[in-house]
Amino acid sequence: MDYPGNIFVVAAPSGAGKSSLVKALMELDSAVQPSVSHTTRPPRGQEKHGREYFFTSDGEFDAMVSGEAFVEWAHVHGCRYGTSKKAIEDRVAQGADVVLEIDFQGAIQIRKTFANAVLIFILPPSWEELRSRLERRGEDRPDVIELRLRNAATEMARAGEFDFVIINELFERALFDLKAIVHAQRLRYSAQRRARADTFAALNIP
Ligand SMILES: Nc1ncnc2c1ncn2[C@@H]1O[C@H](COP(=O)(O)OP(=O)(O)OP(=O)(O)O)[C@@H](O)[C@H]1O
Ligand SMILES: Nc1nc2c(ncn2[C@@H]2O[C@H](COP(=O)(O)O)[C@@H](O)[C@H]2O)c(=O)[nH]1
Repeated sequence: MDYPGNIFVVAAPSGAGKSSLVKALMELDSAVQPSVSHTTRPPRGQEKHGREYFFTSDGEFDAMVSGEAFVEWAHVHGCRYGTSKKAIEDRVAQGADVVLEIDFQGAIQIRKTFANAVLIFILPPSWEELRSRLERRGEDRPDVIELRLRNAATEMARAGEFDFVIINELFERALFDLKAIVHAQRLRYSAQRRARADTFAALNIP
């Protein structure tokens, strides 16, 4: 599917820092809007329904799956997460840039529907640092942290399928890289549109 807005997909193992980076990007760049996912995971910390996620029951999630309300969904760390069509299609059709913070399974599904989506993978600088970020964040039980670290190896093995990989060691450096990717995609996209318009004009195609 081809839309005037850009779709950026940011994936990473839990704790690598993708939410922090995406939040910082959106504070600097109001043209990038978030896609708010649905999840069956219970809220943690200060999370609010409709802001970080739409927190749904298993039954509600099932109904959305059978009603084909999702553009992608997946089982992640023992819960279900999904991007609704509503969360992205209207916005990108109106020309907005939308950022999806989803896992690698969702990223691959998004690429199949939106061939122009830009897939970005965030890596931590080391295993020790990944563990210590999850522990310092202090929002998950120890068994949940262990599960997320076990899943991280499978997730990181898929990094090569993404368009860009950013190592989030120094936060400001990683944010600079993320901004550069967004900026480059906008330039690339507007250059493609200009070239298409010039070709149409040269061929007298209305
Ligand atoms: N470059 C960095 N250096 C040190 N700490 C960082 C860095 N980036 C993020 N953090 C911290 O690491 C923790 C995990 O970050 P964050 O919550 O953004 O990860 P995440 O990838 O979104 O995880 P999840 O998928 O579980 O939501 C947070 O406490 C955050 O402040
Ligand atoms: N495939 C999808 N994955 C998603 C979606 N929303 C979030 N996620 C991923 O789940 C894990 C865990 O998130 P957390 O908030 O519980 O820490 C993380 O990798 C997210 O990127 C989604 O809509 N689809």
